[in-house]
Amino acid sequence: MDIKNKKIPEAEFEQLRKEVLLQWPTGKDVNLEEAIAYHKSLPEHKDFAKKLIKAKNENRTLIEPRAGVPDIDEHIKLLKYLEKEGEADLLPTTIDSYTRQNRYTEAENGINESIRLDRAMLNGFPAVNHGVAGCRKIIDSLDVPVQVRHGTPDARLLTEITYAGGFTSYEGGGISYNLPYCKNVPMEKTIRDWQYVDRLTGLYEEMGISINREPYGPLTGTLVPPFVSHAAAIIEALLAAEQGVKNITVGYGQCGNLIQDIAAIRTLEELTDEYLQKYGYNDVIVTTVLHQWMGGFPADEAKAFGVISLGSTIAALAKATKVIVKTPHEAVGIPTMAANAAGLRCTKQVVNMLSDQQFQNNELEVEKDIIRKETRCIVDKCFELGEGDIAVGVCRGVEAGVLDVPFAPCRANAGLMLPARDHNGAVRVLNMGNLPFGQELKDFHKEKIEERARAEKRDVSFQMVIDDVYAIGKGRLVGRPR
Ligand SMILES: CC[C@H]1O[C@@H](n2cnc3c(N)ncnc32)[C@H](O)[C@@H]1O
Repeated sequence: MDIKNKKIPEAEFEQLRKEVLLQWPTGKDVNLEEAIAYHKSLPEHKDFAKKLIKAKNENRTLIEPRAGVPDIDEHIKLLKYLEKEGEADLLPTTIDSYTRQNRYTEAENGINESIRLDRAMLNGFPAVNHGVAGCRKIIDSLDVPVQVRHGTPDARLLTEITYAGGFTSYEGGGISYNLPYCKNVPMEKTIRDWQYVDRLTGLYEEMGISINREPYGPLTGTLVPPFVSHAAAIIEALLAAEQGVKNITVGYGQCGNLIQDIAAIRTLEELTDEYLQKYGYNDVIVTTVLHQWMGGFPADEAKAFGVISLGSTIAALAKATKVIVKTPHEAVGIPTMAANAAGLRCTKQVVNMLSDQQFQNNELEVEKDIIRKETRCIVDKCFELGEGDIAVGVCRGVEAGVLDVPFAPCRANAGLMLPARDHNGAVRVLNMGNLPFGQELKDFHKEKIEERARAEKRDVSFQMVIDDVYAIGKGRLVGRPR
């Protein structure tokens, strides 16, 4: 499949839309002009993009949970509770796994089973099956903006229905919902399918409705160095901007070292702006989101609140526009309503206590400079491989191991680069794989890892990576030898 980083022509897009809306019966209820009118009827306080811009201007960090249950009324009850008892500034609708795989028949069965057994038999909200009317019931029942959160490689129909249904923010992208979520789907396919999502977003924008787009920041959520997730986020932002998207939230998954995480969020917004301006997209508003720890969680709830509090601290001190909140049930599975609200209140308390404080020091500036150099090296190499076309370039970059996501299940991912923590817990590169780093960056990472090895009186080895993967679940950050 030939891809290029070019806005999809109108006639071609209209033809594609006809095919997409036939993928499930609920697609027939989507009418673009009617949907635009519905959005225009919504009050401003339900506009996700506007609420993010206000928070950015006021230097505030908004809090948002993950949440989704199969029954519409139960989902509304859950989201109302999280808004009221959890003090959520923004609300999600987390989509179920069948819908993410376009398996709408199984999702339908899951809805029926949930009704028959009076309990959730899906792990999220099956928005395609509930259709436009079902989505609007949610939007009409709540008083804060709602975002679609999922992990869908081919999200075209889901986008059509949830946009028409009144959602004003949408997570995902052709890289971030492929490498961590797929085994065998070619990058070209997901890049193309997400150009559709972004073209539809651009169409709403051109008709006066600004819908926020959020590439999925954490990727595999396991020891992903900032330069890897930054490169993916920046490239997805560029691809979205080409299709007409004007409001983008770029994200990053907390890694655990305070300095590195704050440096990551600060440089993420700056570098995304830099590349958007560099390639001529001068009217895109960029905000940031920190995802609280995405790795293994302690089962003990008090310790889990410790991890949530650290993530809240990093989001607040980094002045992230938004933080995605974890719960004390993370180690066991989908949280109860009460646990989800408790994670939110814990986060709100920390964010409020730090909102008037600034964090600045020389170590932070050094770390920011390292991340800038690393990220530019990856993104620029992808442009070079694509001979100026970043859609082509990112596919070739993944294939060449230039953009290499640690522990990604996708066959296309090289999986040669190996991360490990340094003596202070910052994520560094133990094995460079095919990263196109210069000698200075290679030496920096080598020295940081060797410093840890000396402190732990052991050789640099793959065992460090294994120890780090299991550390947090054992209450540590750095996987020290026994
Ligand atoms: C990206 C993975 C994260 O999404 C969370 N998650 C997935 N589905 C749901 C769900 N339906 N409700 C609440 N949290 C959820 C999960 O607990 C994990 O923290």
